[in-house]
Amino acid sequence: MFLHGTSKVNDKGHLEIGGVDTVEMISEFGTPVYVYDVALIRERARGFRKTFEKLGVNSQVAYASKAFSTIAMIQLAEQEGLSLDVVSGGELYTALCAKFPVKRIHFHGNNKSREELLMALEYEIGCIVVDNFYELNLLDELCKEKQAKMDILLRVTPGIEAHTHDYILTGQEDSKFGFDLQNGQADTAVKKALDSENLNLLGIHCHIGSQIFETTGFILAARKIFAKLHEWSNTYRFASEVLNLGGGFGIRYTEEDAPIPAAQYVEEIILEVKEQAQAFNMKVPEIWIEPGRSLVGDAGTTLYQIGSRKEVPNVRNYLAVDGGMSDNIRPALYEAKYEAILANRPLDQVEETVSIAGKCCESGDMLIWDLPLPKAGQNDILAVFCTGAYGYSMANNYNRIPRPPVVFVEDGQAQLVVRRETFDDIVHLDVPLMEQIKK
Ligand SMILES: Cc1ncc(COP(=O)(O)O)c(C=O)c1O
Ligand SMILES: N[C@@H](CCCC[NH3+])C(=O)O
Repeated sequence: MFLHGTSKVNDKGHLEIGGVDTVEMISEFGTPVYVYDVALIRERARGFRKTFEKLGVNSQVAYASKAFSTIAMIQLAEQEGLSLDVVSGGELYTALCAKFPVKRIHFHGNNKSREELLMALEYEIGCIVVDNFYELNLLDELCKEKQAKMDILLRVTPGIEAHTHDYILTGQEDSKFGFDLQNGQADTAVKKALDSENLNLLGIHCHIGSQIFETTGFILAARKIFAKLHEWSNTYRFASEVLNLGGGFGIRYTEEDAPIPAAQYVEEIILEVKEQAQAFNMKVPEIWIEPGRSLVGDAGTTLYQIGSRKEVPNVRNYLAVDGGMSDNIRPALYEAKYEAILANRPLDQVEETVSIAGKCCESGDMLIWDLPLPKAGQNDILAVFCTGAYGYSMANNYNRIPRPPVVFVEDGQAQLVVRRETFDDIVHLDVPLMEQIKK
């Protein structure tokens, strides 16, 4: 069976996570519900940090909060000594509500608004990762207006096609993100940043994509960046204090996925950076990384109640659950694959192959195709594994379905960290028609 972290089958023959019986848990929290194995998140965070410590490199491991941004998760990131990557005013606001140390917040995004940049300046966050010339000019202007100085990184696109789904590729030349490293844009951006009295160019950032299984892309990116750093140290006397190589480390969603261990990604990246620095006779910069999925992905499990069943003779059997693309859009968006079991009787014999449908009014709302399961029905709970990254954070109210709650489990304790949305929550932003336009 495909179990992660503290997940196991307990004496009652139920799936247990973090010492909490998932079947008992749903009588308190209902379904669907996202359950997070806190010990596993801690283990992943410590794994990244320890690897840097072992190799004696100054570093920041910034949790990419887009993967799962809630106050409790950000507090957990803080407890584990992580830094934080945010990409919008909303994510920054969540971090501020969590009282995350502002100097360890890095602000990303390819179209930050004036208001978002002002917010970053007002709260004096650690740094802004500048993505384009529009932002470079705007930030310079705002800093001048506010008489503030801001540390920045410049995001570059190194022209690398990592092997992953097209929609989650970001390092290739034809990308909406970053300054192109090859065509002179990055050179101009470095010059402009260095010329600005309001900006302090700390270093360079690049992120080549997500759910990547090899280190080749990261290594190629580091090499291309070092060649440029060497050039810029000659032409502009610029020495990059920081090199941020982004996130994107792949995880094991199904038995077929074979990512390398997180520590190995980091070790290989560090060794390459050290080698490049030595080759160009440069100081080894601080190395920053931004894992999202690899910190929280396999720590998340979604529990659903099974409902209707439809049999299409000689074609397939559908089992529908009480959630779907509203709480996990990844299968519909990226054809993402997941594994699942029955939480209430995980050890029962497999009897059939079924396809798991969501409840949204959309044929594409399928969570898993062709899943081997015991014969299941209305009294069963389906546990879908590895939903911790980009599940809750990409959840939506399609068909006005309320978003599920989030529960953290650790050492036998379950804590609600996001409550279930209610129908009232769903309509509370609606404004009824004005009297005069009522017919
Ligand atoms: C700039 C940046 N950093 C970090 C991440 C986190 O990626 P992942 O969740 O794959 O680690 C992303 C998302 O792809 C990103 O765009
Ligand atoms: N949301 C994507 C990853 C994109 C990450 C953000 N750049 C996923 O679920 O895989």
